[in-house]
Amino acid sequence: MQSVDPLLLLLQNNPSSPYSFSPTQTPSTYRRRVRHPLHRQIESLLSGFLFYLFLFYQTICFDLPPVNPRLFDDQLAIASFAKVKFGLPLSFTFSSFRTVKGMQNSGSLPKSNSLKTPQQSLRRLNFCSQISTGQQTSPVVFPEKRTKGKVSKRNDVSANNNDSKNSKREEHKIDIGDEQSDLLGYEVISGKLVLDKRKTIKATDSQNSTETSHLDSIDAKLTSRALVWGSHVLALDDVISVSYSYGMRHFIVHSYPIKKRSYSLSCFLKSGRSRKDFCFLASTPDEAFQWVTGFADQHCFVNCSPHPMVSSKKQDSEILATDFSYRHIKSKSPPRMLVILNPRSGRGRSSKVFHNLVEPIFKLAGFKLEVVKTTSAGHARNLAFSVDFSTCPDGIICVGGDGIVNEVLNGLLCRDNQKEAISIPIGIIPAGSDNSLVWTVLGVRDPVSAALAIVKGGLTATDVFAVEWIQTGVIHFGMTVSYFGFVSDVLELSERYQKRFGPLRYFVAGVLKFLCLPKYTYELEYLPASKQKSDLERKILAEKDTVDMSDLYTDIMKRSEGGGIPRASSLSSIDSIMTPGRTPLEPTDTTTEPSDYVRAIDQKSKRLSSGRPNVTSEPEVIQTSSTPNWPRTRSKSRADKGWSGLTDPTRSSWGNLGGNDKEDISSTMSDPGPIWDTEPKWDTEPNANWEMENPIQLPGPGPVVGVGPATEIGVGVVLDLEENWVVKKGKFLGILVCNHSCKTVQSLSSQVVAPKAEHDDNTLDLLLVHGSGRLRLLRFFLLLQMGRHLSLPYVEYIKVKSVKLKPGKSTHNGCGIDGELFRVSGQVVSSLLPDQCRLIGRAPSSSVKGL
Ligand SMILES: Nc1ncnc2c1ncn2[C@@H]1O[C@H](COP(=O)(O)OP(=O)(O)OP(=O)(O)O)[C@@H](O)[C@H]1O
Repeated sequence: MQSVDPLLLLLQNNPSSPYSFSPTQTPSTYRRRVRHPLHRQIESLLSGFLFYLFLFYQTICFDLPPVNPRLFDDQLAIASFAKVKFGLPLSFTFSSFRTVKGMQNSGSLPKSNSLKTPQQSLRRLNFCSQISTGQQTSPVVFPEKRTKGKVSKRNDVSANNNDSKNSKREEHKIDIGDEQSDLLGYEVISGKLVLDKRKTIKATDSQNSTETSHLDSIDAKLTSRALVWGSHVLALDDVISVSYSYGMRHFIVHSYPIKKRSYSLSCFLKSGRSRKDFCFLASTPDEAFQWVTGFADQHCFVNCSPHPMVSSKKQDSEILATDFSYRHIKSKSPPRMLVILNPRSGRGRSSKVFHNLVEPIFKLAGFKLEVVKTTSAGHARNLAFSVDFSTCPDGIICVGGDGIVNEVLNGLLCRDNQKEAISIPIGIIPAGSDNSLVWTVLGVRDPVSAALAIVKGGLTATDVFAVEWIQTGVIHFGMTVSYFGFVSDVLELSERYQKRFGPLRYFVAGVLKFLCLPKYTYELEYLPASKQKSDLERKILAEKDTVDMSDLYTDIMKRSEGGGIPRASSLSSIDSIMTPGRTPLEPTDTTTEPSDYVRAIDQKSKRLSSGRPNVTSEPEVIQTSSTPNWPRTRSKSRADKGWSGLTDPTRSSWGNLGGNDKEDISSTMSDPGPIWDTEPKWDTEPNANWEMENPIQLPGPGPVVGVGPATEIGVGVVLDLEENWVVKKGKFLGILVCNHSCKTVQSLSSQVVAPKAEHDDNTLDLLLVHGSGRLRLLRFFLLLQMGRHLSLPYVEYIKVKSVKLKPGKSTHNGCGIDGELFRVSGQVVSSLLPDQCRLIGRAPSSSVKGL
């Protein structure tokens, strides 16, 4: 009697099992089918093994993280995304995968060359999925015949031309579309194209089909995010422009995709982009016209030219028969900009970088540029100060380091027509020693990517900080960081080694300064930013942004009128700032208190604080508009303890360089802080509606005087109960006031100076390195390399609204602002001006913010 396999019984009794058999089946059929499951198990084991092997291969080759194979659909989505985002190859050619009939074989897709315009079919890209299942929404593979022709070493589109030749194996490629992930946006146009790899294309080609008949047409589509042909995806973000001649079947897509790199290498190398031009041939001139129109609709610049035969006056009856003169492709108008190039930047390489790498991109994109090379320090600032905006209505591009950007910013912000000036966006091509601003804010650090970001457009609003010299009223603006102490000394010393060491000079100067490290003492006051308030302000600003940015700019700049700044100073022009002879931009009225611009207070507060005759000399209780709910009591402690109070204009707080510079101020001294240091407000005139328009409430007085970690190292800490100003005095190795997180271009990955800082968070980030001594300094810099410097007990990190600082008597008084060196005499105040500059390009998160 024949024994019965229990597995078989199980299979037989399961009606849905493919191994169940009906009584009508013969024993032989039955036996044949009985053997099947074993084979299948082996097969599935093998295919599983191969499948994991494939995943491993894919992880290595495609730079993708290992993916859970059970989530294979997600894997496809990730791979699609990787292709679009990073230009990774997407030719999955394994057969033990979902088999779906190919686009062409299915018959569901057009085999003709007819185009599908949005009017005909405006649908998502998962048409293959829909074809295969009728309702499929997940990514699907479809078979394509594999070419036997030679595969391009560069892995470019050449493989696609031979797609259908002599191939018998059925293999599968992924349809990059995925309705749910929506990686490629919506479809603009689809149809057949031929990728023409010939270097020269004759004018007659558009009519002569015999010359191109040997080339195979492939399915292609243009979506709102990419051009897709065969298995290749070219993100529109990488497309610079399209060249097209009316009446031709050809059009050329100029692009700068990211070069493929191995995952391990990409950590160390800058993202490399290189130019790739793809020449496509449509079936008819009409179709070519539609494709090009599709690109123009997606905001790609189209460089249109007349038909070559027409332009060369070689009349061709056939060409003339097709009249394209009535047609017009509406492409975006090319921007007009001023380029300010610092030929000394980046060890003199900036000119080369611009002319070899960047200018061709702008030319392709049709930009109209006027290029001016600076001849000396301060030239860029003067250009930005005096340029006629009608010659560069779309912005100013700075080619160089952070220093040149700083000059341009200062030139713009001190113009008479401030409203207009502040609306002029700044583009940055990083070609200097360090370009922290563009790297941190826009996430680009190589010139080509930066040029691409400018071509693609978009604006990123960025906070600006103003540093005011209280004694002279001089203001200097910055967007990155101001620093005092060791780092500013290194900046100063590095100038001596500029020619000899280039960008290495900072390291050399750093080592030398480290070996003969002085002690730095500072008197510091800062106004911590309240989180609650900051959020509220952000909301208000966001609302203002969406309403009308220019109103905000006008508003702020109006209030700053009358305040001027000195020549932006580089290392070689420090003296020009500090010389008593005023530059044309310096303010006429130099007082010992900050200007309204920096102090950001209304006139009423100013009068109250200035100690001028029309102000009550001893106002015991002052109700300020910013603290409406609790009385602002002025303490006498300042006068009592000999504090050089601001009620006397001749005696500024730390501003008097004479005998008022007290090194030994009691570490526990309580002081209410200068009365004019109210919450930043941008009115020059008393504004009754201000509170209603800007319902920002100051927090109430803090419960106790706080003594922070500074006590441990002998620094006096005083919490001002009224304004929440914190006063500190003592030794600091460094004081850094950061406007953004300050990534350094040289740093490998996550090294940032101020990890919590954002370029548009309406706060400054204050980093205090307390104490003195080489060991502390060394530990700080070592941990900075690893991004762990904030964990040090002598490092303090505070989000602030404003910082006042005065170097001690014997302390070196250097101050660096965005790489420019200044001298601090008396007290300086750093304050924040929200969203006062717009950078050309989109910050990685700007899409979220809707900028
Ligand atoms: N033609 C010039 N000659 C000398 N100095 C110049 C010239 N043009 C600009 N400068 C000054 O050079 C300084 C540095 O410029 P920038 O930051 O663009 O280049 P960089 O290579 O990053 O500089 P650094 O090496 O100082 O960081 C600026 O302060 C600017 O004032």
